[in-house]
Amino acid sequence: MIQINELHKKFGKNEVLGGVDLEIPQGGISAVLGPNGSGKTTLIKCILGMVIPNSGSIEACGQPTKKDWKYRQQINYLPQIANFPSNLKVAELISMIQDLRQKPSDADRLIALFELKPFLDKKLGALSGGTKQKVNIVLAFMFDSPLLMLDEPTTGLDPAALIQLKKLIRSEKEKGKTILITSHIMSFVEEVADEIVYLLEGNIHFKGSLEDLKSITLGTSLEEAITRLTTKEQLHDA
Ligand SMILES: Nc1ncnc2c1ncn2[C@@H]1O[C@H](COP(=O)(O)OP(=O)(O)OP(=O)(O)O)[C@@H](O)[C@H]1O
Repeated sequence: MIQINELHKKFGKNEVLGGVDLEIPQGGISAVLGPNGSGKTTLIKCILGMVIPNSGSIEACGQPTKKDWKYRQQINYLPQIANFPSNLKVAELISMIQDLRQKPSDADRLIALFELKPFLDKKLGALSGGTKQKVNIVLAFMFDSPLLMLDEPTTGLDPAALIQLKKLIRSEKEKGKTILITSHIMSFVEEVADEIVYLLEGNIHFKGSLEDLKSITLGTSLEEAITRLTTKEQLHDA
């Protein structure tokens, strides 16, 4: 579903991706983890064509991303920070995105799921952080696309909304979708992810199942395993 070879990205002198090779197979949930600033969002934006790499190649949904932007129609994206005009009303934003995508949309079901009906007539600028995130989740899930990329999807969500999000992610997986998630919430990752990709210092430091990660690091939880993975000596001791 995604094939990345020798991907390099620098911002000025800051080398963020230093030759990343990564293959994400079709179907299932991969979590891209790593410390703050390790390049998770940059990697996702490279796949989306929102950040132009210095070198390397990316194929997504069977197409090289360099040649043609049309592959993006097969991707649903939840950005870490969505910047929509604050004077736009929720209903206006949803219908604007529906008009732009020109695809059948599942918005009504998602609006009900996240109890957003009372907010449809409210301006985005007047919403709480968590409610804004629920709107962004509706936008990210309302079209039927084979690849979903979710950058910090749990940000600001209350427990009830978090349960709905997890259900939604699992039901998309059951439909055979490929889902790429970044998150710092290890309990969430542990519950939903099939595969862990750990980015450190511009490269993939680990890729494999949660069980493999725990057995390599002797970590009993994902949180502990990730902490040990970051401390190289402990990994060698393990
Ligand atoms: N447009 C940009 N211009 C300059 N530097 C950038 C730009 N975007 C990202 N960076 C830098 O690239 C590095 C990686 O940022 P990125 O947002 O990809 O990290 P991240 O792993 O997603 O971090 P976090 O966990 O904090 O969200 C950081 O040092 C950041 O400052």
